[in-house]
Amino acid sequence: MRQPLSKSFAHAFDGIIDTVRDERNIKIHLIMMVLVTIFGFIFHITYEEWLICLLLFALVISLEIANTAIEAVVDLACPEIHPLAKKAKDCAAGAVLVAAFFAAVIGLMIFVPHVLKLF
Ligand SMILES: Nc1ncnc2c1ncn2[C@@H]1O[C@H](COP(=O)(O)OP(=O)(O)OP(=O)(O)O)[C@@H](O)[C@H]1O
Repeated sequence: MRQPLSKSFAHAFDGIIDTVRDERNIKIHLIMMVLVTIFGFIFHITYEEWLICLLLFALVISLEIANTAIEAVVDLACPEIHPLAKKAKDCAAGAVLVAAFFAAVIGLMIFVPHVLKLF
């Protein structure tokens, strides 16, 4: 039987809250998100720049939550040391790293010109 929509949202929020509570990396991403938002207001970035920032927030945060899900499934399916468990966790972590790296590069490409305008 299909569960009510409100329950689906409640489970999804549980996943977000668990990740924020248990994972150090997502706290770093959230701090970066708050800083980018503050600097976005300070430097009056454009509508298109806000869209890019929001897209990158969503990308990095969702990948971090998916990474947490993969870690949990791997720990459940394979509590012992196994090369495939390592591969799954390393690839999931690598996906977050790639997104975070390019988010940082794009963030610099957006904000550096605004900072340079001050001089
Ligand atoms: N069952 C396993 N078999 C082999 N290697 C593993 C296993 N579990 C973890 N590892 C290795 O240890 C690393 C860290 O795993 P861990 O479960 O501690 O993730 P984590 O420190 O929470 O990762 P993240 O920092 O991305 O949240 C993995 O990336 C992997 O290389």
